[in-house]
Amino acid sequence: MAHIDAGKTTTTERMLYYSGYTRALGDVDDGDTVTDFMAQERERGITIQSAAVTFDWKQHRINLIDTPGHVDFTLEVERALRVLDGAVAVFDASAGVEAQTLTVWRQADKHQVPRVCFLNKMDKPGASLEYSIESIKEKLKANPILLQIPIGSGKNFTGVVDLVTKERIMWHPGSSWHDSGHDFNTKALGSSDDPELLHHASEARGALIEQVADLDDEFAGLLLEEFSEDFDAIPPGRLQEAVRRITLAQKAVPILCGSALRNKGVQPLLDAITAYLPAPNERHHDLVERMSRLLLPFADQHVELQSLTAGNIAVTVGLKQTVTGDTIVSSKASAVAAARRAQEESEGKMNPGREASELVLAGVEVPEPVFFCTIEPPSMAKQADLDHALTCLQREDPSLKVHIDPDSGQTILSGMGELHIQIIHDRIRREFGIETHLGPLQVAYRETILRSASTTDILDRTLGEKRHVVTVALSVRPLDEFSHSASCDITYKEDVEGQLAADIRSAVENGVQSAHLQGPLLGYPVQGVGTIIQNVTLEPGTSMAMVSACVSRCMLKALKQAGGQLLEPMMSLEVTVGEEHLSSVLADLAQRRGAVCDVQSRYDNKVLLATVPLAEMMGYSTALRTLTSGNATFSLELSSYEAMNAQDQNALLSKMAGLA
Ligand SMILES: Nc1nc2c(ncn2[C@@H]2O[C@H](COP(=O)(O)OP(=O)(O)OP(=O)(O)O)[C@@H](O)[C@H]2O)c(=O)[nH]1
Repeated sequence: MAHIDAGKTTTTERMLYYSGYTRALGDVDDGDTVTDFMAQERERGITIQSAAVTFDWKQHRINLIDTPGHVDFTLEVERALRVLDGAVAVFDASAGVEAQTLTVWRQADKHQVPRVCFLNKMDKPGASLEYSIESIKEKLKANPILLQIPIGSGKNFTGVVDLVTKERIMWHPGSSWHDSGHDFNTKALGSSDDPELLHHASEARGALIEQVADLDDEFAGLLLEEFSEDFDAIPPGRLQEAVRRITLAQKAVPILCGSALRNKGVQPLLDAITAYLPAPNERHHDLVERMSRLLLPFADQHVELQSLTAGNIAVTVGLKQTVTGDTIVSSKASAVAAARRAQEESEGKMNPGREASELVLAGVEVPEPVFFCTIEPPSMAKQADLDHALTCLQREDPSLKVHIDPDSGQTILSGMGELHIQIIHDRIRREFGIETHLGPLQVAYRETILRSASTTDILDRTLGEKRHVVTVALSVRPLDEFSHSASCDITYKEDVEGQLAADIRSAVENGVQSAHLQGPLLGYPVQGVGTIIQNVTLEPGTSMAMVSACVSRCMLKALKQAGGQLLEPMMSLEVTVGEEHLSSVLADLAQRRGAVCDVQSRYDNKVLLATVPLAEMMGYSTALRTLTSGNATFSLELSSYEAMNAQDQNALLSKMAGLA
């Protein structure tokens, strides 16, 4: 996996050749590689479809999928990563991490695929190991562990030093560029080698050993016990085992380098694949749920069952992927059949556009969480335990949402209300044994606009050797009603839609959507805004990511011009209270900016219906208990988002800015 043109196909071609699968080296530029077999691939010199090949390397069978690097074929990469056990990320060592590398890296993160990195094109004059490693750290937020250093640079790149084995691996120095690279020399580093290289290698090896010890307790123990006198004496096999553990646990990624085109470095890469990436039985794809037991519940007592027939309620144990709201079926085919049946049955009755499969497997409707707060573990060491606890709780309770604040890095809990969040807090303590600290409860505001505004933006950026130029003109207008959903309303001016290719339209819509996530006032989601795309032009070669970025920036400008308006969640409140306490409850509500809609009688009690801003309802259960000596109950649910008046909005803005 890699950005376009990093050299995946060229590297694959070398692997097939060195493993004996092919007799001749194919060349992307000549259009005769094994894996780019489509006519368009051969003509354009790019990979479009993932191609699978199988070959053997030193008693290992390797099944390889060569994936496309162009952003348009991202789905192909996703498809491949879903089933792969490990990945080789190929980089152009003169460019480091490129835009699409980020995307595929995230995809591999999502599917938890262990990786090794291959810094290719070390023969290019601008190739830089240091630069590439820095960009892997910074842009991918990965933890690179350098296993090789290059010997020579640019045209004089002739081989690598293997830092694990302390060996020098050279591909026929002096022989022609066109040597197939089949044969190479491996020799232990020794005093006859260039002193500068020796020095550099020993420093890099020291750093490697330290890094591995930091990440792997077993290795650290070994160093401190058996090799405390001389870390460097650690046997390569032990170092390799530790690197393998770290790679499989995805704590770090081994880095190797070479030049596929110049036939250097590919055999050690194959060795690294067999040494560090997992065997299929070491990966858990978890595509099939397995139920270990079936139980008949009677409150908290259970009787074990062998099978279950329609109409019964049972409890099952051992599901790994399932969350509350999922429907479990015996196979994909039966899910599809059920969806079809449901569609036939409800033909004409269901909402147009709504997928039938959604109906069958609809799950539970999750209300929007309106409260959020930060949650912190007692110490950083407990963060992983807390993450685990929150994952478990979320599976059970879809109305609990957890995300990481991208600015502060803090974990944020969102829930239905104060009690909900308190119960979660309490369960984390009782069931998971973690004492957490909750930040103050905050209200999930929204943003919208007051006026229409039009704006244009131009993005002109050169990345590597490519220039990306996009011009966008758009306008925003307030929608009549602040629609409840946060989904965006996007239209195109007359014939603009027809002129734009589908991929550009989808990039434009992505840009609009991403601008909706964080409004210009306080960074809350934007709603009730209609966007009209007036014009989009781009120069050939401009990536879709740049189109999205430009649209999103232009949107932000337009939203600012259009005058921001904060929306606050208004809640429907229902209080049931004895008549004698009604007046004090009403008086209290008036102080909370509440508006009473109705007061009804129910037996001896009064039922008070009101709308009230959520922001005023913090601690209401305690207040109500005090007011009524415990003789009242209430329920609170989201009714709508309403515009705040100028005074309240200004007060909130200055409070958020830390002025109040
Ligand atoms: N200088 C140099 N060029 C290389 C090297 N490896 C590949 N190339 C060249 O880089 C270009 C792209 O190589 P590919 O192997 O098609 O790259 P890719 O990653 O498979 O490309 P896509 O699949 O289309 O994303 C070709 O012109 C190769 O000849 C290398 O090690 N050094």
